Amino acid sequence: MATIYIVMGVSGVGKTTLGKALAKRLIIPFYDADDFHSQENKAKMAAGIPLQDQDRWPWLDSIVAQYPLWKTKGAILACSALKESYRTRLKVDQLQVKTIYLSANFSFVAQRLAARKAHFFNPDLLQSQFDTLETPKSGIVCDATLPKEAIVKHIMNAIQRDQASPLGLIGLGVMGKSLARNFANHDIPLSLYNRHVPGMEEEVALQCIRTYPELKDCKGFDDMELFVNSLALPRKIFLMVNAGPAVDAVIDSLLPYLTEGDMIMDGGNSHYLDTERRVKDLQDKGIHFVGVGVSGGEEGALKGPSIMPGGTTEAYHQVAPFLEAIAAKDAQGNACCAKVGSGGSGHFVKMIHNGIEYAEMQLIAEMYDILHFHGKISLTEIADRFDEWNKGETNSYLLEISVIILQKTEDGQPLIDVILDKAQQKGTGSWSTTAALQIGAPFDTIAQAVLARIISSQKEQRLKGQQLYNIKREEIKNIDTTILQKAYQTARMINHAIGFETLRKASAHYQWDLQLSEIARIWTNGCIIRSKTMERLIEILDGFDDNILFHESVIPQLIKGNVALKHIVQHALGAGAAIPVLSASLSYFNAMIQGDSSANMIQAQRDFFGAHTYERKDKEGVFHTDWEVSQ
Ligand SMILES: NC(=O)C1=CN([C@@H]2O[C@H](COP(=O)(O)OP(=O)(O)OC[C@H]3O[C@@H](n4cnc5c(N)ncnc54)[C@H](OP(=O)(O)O)[C@@H]3O)[C@@H](O)[C@H]2O)C=CC1
Ligand SMILES: O=C(CO)[C@H](O)[C@H](O)COP(=O)(O)O
Repeated sequence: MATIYIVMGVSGVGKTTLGKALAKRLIIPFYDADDFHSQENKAKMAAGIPLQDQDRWPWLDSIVAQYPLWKTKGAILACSALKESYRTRLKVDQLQVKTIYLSANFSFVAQRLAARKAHFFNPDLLQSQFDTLETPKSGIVCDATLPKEAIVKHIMNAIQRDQASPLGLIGLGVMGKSLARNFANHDIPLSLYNRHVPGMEEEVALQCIRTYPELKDCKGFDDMELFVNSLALPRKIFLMVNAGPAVDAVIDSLLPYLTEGDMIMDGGNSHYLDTERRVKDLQDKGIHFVGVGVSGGEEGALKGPSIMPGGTTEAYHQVAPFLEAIAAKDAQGNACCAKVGSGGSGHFVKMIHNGIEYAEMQLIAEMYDILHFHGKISLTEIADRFDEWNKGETNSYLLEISVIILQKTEDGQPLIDVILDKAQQKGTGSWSTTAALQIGAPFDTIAQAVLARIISSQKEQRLKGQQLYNIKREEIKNIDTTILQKAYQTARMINHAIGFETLRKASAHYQWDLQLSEIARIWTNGCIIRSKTMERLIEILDGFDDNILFHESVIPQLIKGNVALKHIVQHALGAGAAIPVLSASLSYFNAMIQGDSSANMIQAQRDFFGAHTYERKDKEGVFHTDWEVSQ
């Protein structure tokens, strides 16, 4: 949007000279307000009769009437505009009208006027101007006593600072739109860009600004070059586009317009290895690239997400004020946003967050399975039970939304009953499984949650299996929901242990120096896996460099909890329930608390068929046995 700049101040302060010089620099037209006076006003002034307010209002209105002609290019208007009320009269909602106040004291202006109008100068008239002057409280102010070029330079810098957006955001889908509103609600005016697809995606950014009143100070673009040029240097650009090729495509279209020191933040769920690659590629071009994990869904993005940036400390310091402003706040009021580590660690941490999320969701689904399909308990009763659980140590955002889901009806019928039982996924769950396995981190619960979604999606095969076997689910009578809740909480604790253990291993593997307690803290609000357990983990993980299962406060809980978990797993599996995450959590726990395992059998088999060798318990070294030769 073009701007009309009113160069204002007392007579003789230099409004016309500077206004013309500025207009030349900005390549916009110059207008002198005096040219818009009526004949009557001109006659009064010629006769030395001072103008009154009633003379001024029609004059100011006649200037505003010119704005439609000026709005495309913008304009410089030299106008004394001494009173706040005059300046208010010159402002309109639809246009940016800004003041540039030329400030100087009486003696400076008097001297200048005396020199300029050598033959006559009336100091009383100038004094009346100073008496009328109400110093503006906003806009650009500059010292009119400086040389002309210095004043123009000062004003040009101020205009540039004033106009440039501190932050740009690309991608106005579900998350981008909400994040933009969140930034704007925190007084961070943005430049917004969405791709232009003729006939399909046109003026998306402008439309978005028109839809949400809080975006009124934002600038919308379809044109990448204009978008980039609207940003303050060094530029900071937040991407909220789909992970994968879209991120590379957007980076490629940005690069021609970026300059050294600019920064791109990727807030989508990008793969951390893609992020590491982008960090390196862009580093060579002098551009900072920061992978920023964002969690909280649409509502979190709007009201305060949990934010997990990776990258250098220097880059983080540049963007921290923006990210911390919009992030959710923890119980102490601190932002749920912190630099989690270097390189691609932000997206790795977000990926593990999603892994934990997958297993947390699946555990609730398994509770629903046991209670509804085997316990024959009604949905409303399950909702009530979950609601009770949510008041205690099993409190979590996911449990809270599950209560609402179970209560939701459509045309009098529970909505959940008609939702097709094929779970979808966009990738972070399986990426996290692959990544965990690559660094040798046991990922039992999360891998099983991913597999459960895959099996669920094979609906046709499952129906075929049902028909071929015709084995009915067995009813479990009188389920003790206190034991069930204990089993659920135990499995949750084990799932969190698995997730954080993976982060611990990744931190060592990639040398990211992840602060696990701090990660737990930024996951206590704003994100999908926020819970009471997460709040407890801040303390558990503080200065504790080991598996959560081995923490002194967790051991007594799991000594009791594993009994409940065993009870539930035995009964539910025996009754024909598929409870992959409950059973995986128990298997992991069982395996982690036994010094002896059956892996000696695996080693022997490997050596038997492949001469892979083995180590021994009774002596040092590496051994191979010729297994079929009898001793
Ligand atoms: N939804 C959620 O709960 C969460 C999502 N995320 C992640 O955030 C990212 C965005 O998600 P979300 O907002 O839900 O997705 P949407 O599909 O709602 O929005 C995607 C945005 O990306 C743009 N886009 C897609 N492809 C391209 C391309 N090739 N070039 C330029 N722009 C492109 C789209 O533009 P157009 O409108 O023109 O198609 C749109 O603005 C994803 O990585 C997602 O995984 C992270 C946390 C939570
Ligand atoms: O990142 C998220 C929340 O933290 C998203 O909601 C996530 O994309 C959901 O993943 P999926 O579609 O695979 O279930």
